[in-house]
Amino acid sequence: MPAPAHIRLPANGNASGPPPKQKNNSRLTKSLKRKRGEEEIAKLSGAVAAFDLKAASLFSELPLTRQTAMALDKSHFKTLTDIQRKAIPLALKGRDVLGAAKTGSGKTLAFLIPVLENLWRAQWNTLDGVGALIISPTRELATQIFDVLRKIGREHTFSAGLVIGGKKLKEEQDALHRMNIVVCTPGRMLQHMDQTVGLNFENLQMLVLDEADRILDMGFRKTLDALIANLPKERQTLLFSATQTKSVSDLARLSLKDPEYVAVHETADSATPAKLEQFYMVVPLHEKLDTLFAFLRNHLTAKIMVFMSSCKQVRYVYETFRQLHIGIPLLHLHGKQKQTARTEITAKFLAAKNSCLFATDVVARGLDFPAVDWVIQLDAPEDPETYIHRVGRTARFEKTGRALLFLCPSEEAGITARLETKKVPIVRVNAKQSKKKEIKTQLQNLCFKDPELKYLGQKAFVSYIRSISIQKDRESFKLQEYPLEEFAASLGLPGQPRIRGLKTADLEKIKERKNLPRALRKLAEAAEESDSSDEDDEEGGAKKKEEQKKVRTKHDKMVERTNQNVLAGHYRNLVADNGASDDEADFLQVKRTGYDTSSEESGDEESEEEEEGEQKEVKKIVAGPDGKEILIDSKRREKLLTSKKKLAALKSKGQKFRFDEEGNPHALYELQDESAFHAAGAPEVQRKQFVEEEGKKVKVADVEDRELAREKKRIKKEKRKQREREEIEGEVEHGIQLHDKLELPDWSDNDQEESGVALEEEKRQERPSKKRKKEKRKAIEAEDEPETLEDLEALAAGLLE
Ligand SMILES: Nc1ncnc2c1ncn2[C@@H]1O[C@H](COP(=O)(O)OP(=O)(O)OP(=O)(O)O)[C@@H](O)[C@H]1O
Repeated sequence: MPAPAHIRLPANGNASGPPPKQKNNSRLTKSLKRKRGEEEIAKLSGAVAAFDLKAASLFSELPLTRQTAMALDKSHFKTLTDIQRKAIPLALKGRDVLGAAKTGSGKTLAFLIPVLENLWRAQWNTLDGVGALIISPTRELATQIFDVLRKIGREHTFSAGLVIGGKKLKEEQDALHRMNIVVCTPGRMLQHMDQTVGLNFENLQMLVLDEADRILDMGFRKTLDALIANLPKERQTLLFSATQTKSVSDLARLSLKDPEYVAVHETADSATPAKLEQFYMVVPLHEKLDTLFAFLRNHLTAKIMVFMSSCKQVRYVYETFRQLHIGIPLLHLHGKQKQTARTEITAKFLAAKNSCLFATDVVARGLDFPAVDWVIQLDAPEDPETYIHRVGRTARFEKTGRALLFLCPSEEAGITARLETKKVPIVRVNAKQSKKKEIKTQLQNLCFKDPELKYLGQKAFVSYIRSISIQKDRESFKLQEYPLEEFAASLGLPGQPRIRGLKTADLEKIKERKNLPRALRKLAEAAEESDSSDEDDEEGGAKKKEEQKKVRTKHDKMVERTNQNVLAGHYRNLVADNGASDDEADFLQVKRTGYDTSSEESGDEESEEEEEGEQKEVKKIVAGPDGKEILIDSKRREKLLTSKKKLAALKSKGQKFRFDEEGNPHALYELQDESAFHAAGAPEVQRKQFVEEEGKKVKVADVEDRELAREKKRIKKEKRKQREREEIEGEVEHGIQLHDKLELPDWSDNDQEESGVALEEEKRQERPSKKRKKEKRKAIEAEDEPETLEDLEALAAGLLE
């Protein structure tokens, strides 16, 4: 069950609800109560001040309020762990504490108990506002802390809230005004400080940073500094982590006052839990998935966490392995999922008995999943600290657990050496070859059937390469040592995706931007832009802007668009998640194959059409003219592919051959065998001979050609004459036919004659004008010569008509 974002912890030991209202609230009772309360506080404060720091080993021996003691008892917390024994008394006395202890050693209670106790002794109530701010690097961890707070604070009357984003800002804003204890992630809290009217922390008593080294690192630097600027300097600060920072500059940022460094396991043999068995395996990059698959197949009843370096890898492995039906329930978790999905998956894995969770480092720190048997690190961690936190998800609080790290051959020396210096006892093991199973072909089939999956695979490939390229540990992670072609093939991809922009990748900047809440991420980008132009003079600023504009090429646009549309439905949800921008697309992209690439290089007009087609989803894949796969994701492309003419333009031009007598093909210009050429005589002589022979051939051919031409001319003439003859005959026939066709009524002979003349006239009009003129002339000549004056007059009248 996800925790509500805002709770009011019930009062006075009444766990089932708020305390019953007193009907008879006389002044006397009130003052008596106040007096008793003051007495209780004074007594407890005295006990805390007098408390011997090394005295307690049980919670019951600590100077705690009745409420806290009762809740601890109900939660079956009896004995203090080392860190709790040392850190709680100091924190109760109001000291700043830097707490360092192994993973799963109970650090959460070490800061939550003092928070409740110190606020209670300060008689904190709703009107006092936020008294304690607890910051965690991830939403999941913040939620877990909040759950523990609900458990051990249930007898108190404080109002507590969870501020991690993933829900409407307004809801959180309303609740924030009533909160005494706030558990939050840095980005979201900063957003509230900027946007929630009337929110002030001037009364803040305690600031707690869980996973302090992570919150203080570069990724959160700007956000944390902005947060701290809003907090009063006079406060108590508690920092906890399994890998605590001792950096003076980091601590200076927090203005700690004489902090007490409590590092309970510093003198221990190992930095990791005693009951944790740790192994590593040297696996070539392109065999990692096969090995992981085989491992899971052999551990179907275990609870396993598999860490990878990017969201895209997590998604790709999850989506493909799911379809390979391994036989163990699979889950996946990464920072680009919606909050509801993240909460749901976390709850599922918490409750699962056997399951495999593919995850990024979003769950590497602090999360307390019960009974995890194995932690697998498919991708090597960026540093020993990350390794320690990842493996710390198993073997928690005196339980056993096992961890397996996959190392590429080029990573082995560097990483094992670094782990050794950090006191991590790790043993090399080898995978049983007999158990290995190659899944490349299956992945290829999946990618072939499903273009979205293939695209996801390409993105996973790019993300992995990017993660290697931005590693700080350049000795262990040498990009040139990885077999990229084979790796792409092992993911089932038809070829190695092209990658651009590796050199521009900046780890710190990426982390910093990633850690900002989505809304602020955009603001930060805009601010960065304006900052940089402020520094320049006007011309320089304009130039810079121009450059920034140029950086986003058509190709970039296309890939961005593809992110939204190529991954349809289910996959698009995974990618687009909450409108999150794809950070990686800023500096690394997959170069699509086939038609995509050519369209990217085409003119502006085409690009505009592409843009128009933005909302269209993937339709199908067809075989292109060269047998290449072509993805049809827009109407324009589909149209293009149905036009034979345009397709012909895409086709290769082909090759011309000459066929000999036997029907064997030869290239048009085939070179003669060199030795035979020399044997035939001097080249100049051969040339002359060749010219002579060819000249004779030309003459003969010329005579033949002329004869042919003459013959053609004759045939043509013959044909023309024949046509003319036929025409004349046809005209006569035509006239008869027309005449025959008429259905003549039984009129007088005269009439018949008239109609015959009329028809003749009609027929004439149909003839070509030249012919008609000729006939007219003939007709006039054929007329009888006028003999009389009447005849002459009649002729003239006829001519005038
Ligand atoms: N005194 C105690 N008695 C029994 N169980 C305890 C005690 N303190 C803590 N635990 C249990 O130990 C487990 C680990 O505690 P917690 O999550 O606080 O460890 P952590 O030191 O914060 O680990 P990480 O470094 O991974 O964040 C939890 O399940 C918690 O309930």
